[in-house]
Amino acid sequence: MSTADKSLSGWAPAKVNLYLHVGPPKPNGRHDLESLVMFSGSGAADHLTAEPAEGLSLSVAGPFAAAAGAGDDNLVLQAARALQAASGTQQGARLSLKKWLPVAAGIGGGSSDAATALRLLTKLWALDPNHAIALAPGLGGDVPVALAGQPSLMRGEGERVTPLPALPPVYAVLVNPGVPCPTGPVFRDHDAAGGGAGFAEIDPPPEFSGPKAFAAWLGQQRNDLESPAIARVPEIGAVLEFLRAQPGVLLARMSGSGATCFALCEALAFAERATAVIAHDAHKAHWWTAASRLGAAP
Ligand SMILES: C[C@@](CO)(OP(=O)(O)O)[C@H](O)COP(=O)(O)OP(=O)(O)OC[C@H]1O[C@@H](n2ccc(N)nc2=O)[C@H](O)[C@@H]1O
Ligand SMILES: Nc1ncnc2c1ncn2[C@@H]1O[C@H](COP(=O)(O)OP(=O)(O)O)[C@@H](O)[C@H]1O
Repeated sequence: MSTADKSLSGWAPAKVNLYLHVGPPKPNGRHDLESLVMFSGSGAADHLTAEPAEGLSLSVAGPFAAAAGAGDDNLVLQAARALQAASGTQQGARLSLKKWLPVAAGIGGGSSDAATALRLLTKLWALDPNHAIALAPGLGGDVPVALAGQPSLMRGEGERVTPLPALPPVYAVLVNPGVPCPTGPVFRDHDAAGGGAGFAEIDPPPEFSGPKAFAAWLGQQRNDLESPAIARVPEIGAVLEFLRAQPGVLLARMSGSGATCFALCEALAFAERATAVIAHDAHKAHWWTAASRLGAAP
């Protein structure tokens, strides 16, 4: 079998925080969270290929390649090195990443890339999957849920993941206004605005009658980082206003620490319609957008 025959590839989808409740700052300055997380399909995803090689290397292409970079701090290489160290393997890999997702955008593209690297390399190097599970939290708060790849509740700083297998399928349009929104400062602004009251842990009902009931329940929850993010990046407010005015939208909210927002739609056609409206508006030429089902990772 040639080297090319042994190559493995997989999608690294966007993570969407359907709600995000934030606790008070802890002594380490970070925050416990509670979030319901779902994943996009392959229409809104990075793509990673791994083939056997001596040593580790990474090449990055695609519209957001420059923003992600291909250096040692790329989360794909960090994940690969961490897996080598944890397992003690001497094996290497040639990794190729196609970067379709905006960077530092509240949709965890880097974490998703890291999780996909862990999954592919565990298989390529024939390792015990427990190595990847054990090291995932150390790579970033969103890596454990991305490795699980299932709609899930995420708690703690992201290390506690509870899969939610019975959620109804939903469709969404994702929109990023092309303006950076820095995670640390948004958390600090949330604290400064009195966000330290915390939250009571909740569990979603065991079953929803359909997408409308699911969206109505989500509407009673919040993204606690949305207001401080809008105060920093007012264009997030413009994105939400646009999304709420589109037909077929059940709920519009920001994901993570921003700036990407999502709108849950009654059907994929409504999500695709919203992306077409953006594509035909010259004032929104800098907006990134994608329509996708939300559910398990592809
Ligand atoms: C907020 C979330 C929600 O899914 O998503 P994104 O906005 O990154 O997509 C994540 O928890 C992001 O987790 P993670 O990826 O580990 O965050 P980092 O980049 O390390 O965080 C940057 C900074 O944000 C603050 N931070 C982050 C996570 C957390 N639980 N508490 C915090 O206070 C800290 O000041 C930290 O130094
Ligand atoms: N493969 C990668 N893709 C995106 N960002 C990466 C990657 N590797 C490292 N990074 C760094 O990780 C940080 C968070 O990126 P990302 O996961 O896109 O953020 P977010 O969770 O806010 O969407 C960025 O500052 C970026 O420089």
